[in-house]
Amino acid sequence: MNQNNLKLLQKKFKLYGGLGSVDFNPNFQKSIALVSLNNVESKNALSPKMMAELSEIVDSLENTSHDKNYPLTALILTGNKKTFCSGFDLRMTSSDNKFKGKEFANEMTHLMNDTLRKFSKLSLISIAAIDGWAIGGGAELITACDFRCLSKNAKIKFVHSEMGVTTDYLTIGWGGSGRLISILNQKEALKILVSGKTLTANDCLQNGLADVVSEESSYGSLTDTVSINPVIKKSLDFLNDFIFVDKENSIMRSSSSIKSFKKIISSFSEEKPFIKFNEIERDAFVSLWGENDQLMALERKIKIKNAGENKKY
Ligand SMILES: C[C@@H](C(=O)O)C(=O)SCCNC(=O)CCNC(=O)[C@H](O)C(C)(C)COP(=O)(O)OP(=O)(O)OC[C@H]1O[C@@H](n2cnc3c(N)ncnc32)[C@H](O)[C@@H]1OP(=O)(O)O
Repeated sequence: MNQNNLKLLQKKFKLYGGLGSVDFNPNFQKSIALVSLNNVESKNALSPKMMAELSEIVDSLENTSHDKNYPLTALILTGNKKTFCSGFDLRMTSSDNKFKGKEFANEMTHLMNDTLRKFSKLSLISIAAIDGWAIGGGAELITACDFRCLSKNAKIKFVHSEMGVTTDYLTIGWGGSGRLISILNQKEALKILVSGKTLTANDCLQNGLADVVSEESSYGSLTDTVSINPVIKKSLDFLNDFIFVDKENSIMRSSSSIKSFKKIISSFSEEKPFIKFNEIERDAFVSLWGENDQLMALERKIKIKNAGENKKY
């Protein structure tokens, strides 16, 4: 997507609004930034406003992170309050019908594909610190990171093919299937995507989706000190093994060498076929979004979740 179209889309998504925020702390630890998703009432679902914010953060890192003098070498992506992310903020679909329409689906899949493709190619080592749920788009987000640290209570679910009954709901919209194949393999990705199975930390350690597991889960919010937030602490330990030559004496590896390796390795994924693949994925997503099957599944989900109470999404 060219820069003008991207800026227009970011502006539009800010106007679409919604709750929550994506917060960027470049001074989280020496050389390590923290990006946190904050929309606690909806398990850190991404509202359009949050998608625009994430896109802007990634955009600015894309412009700066490759510079050898830029002080950051790594980044932790996490969710606030004991959960990672529950994908698109479904409350938007009950506030305005346009969010059930194909035009919005098309915009969202373009914006999120662009954001997460750039994110995965940043000249920074990235790790997702995952406590609680990473579901739907939230599961897709974790595939954009180089590594994943899960708490023992983490649950990963590519919910896309399953909405309680047999009807199709939607397909992957944030570029997650291609990245899942790159992390695992075609056979494993197919099983995970079609079954929509909830993966535990143990499942993910076995299949390779998790790189490290924290035996404890987070106790509180990100305002807690790192020492009492075990998933972030474990992610930091994992990163520090890469970044430091000598941790005890705080001697870091050369940041230009880290950046250069990241650049070489992320350019190995053949860019053109991947872009073509993204195109196929986006078309499939838009063709299913807003169709009867999806709308029925959404209704069903709301009914099941509400059990006769007020609408949840
Ligand atoms: C774009 C597309 C894509 O993947 O490409 C998508 O992402 S589509 C979105 C795909 N995501 C989903 O289908 C996830 C839907 N959510 C769930 O299945 C569940 O909420 C779990 C995430 C498994 C958590 O279950 P648990 O029983 O622990 O909590 P809960 O269901 O009471 O959820 C706590 C509160 O968060 C809200 N909540 C949860 N997920 C939400 C979402 N995606 N959008 C808006 N609100 C959401 C619930 O309605 C509830 O609100 P109240 O406290 O007011 O009752």
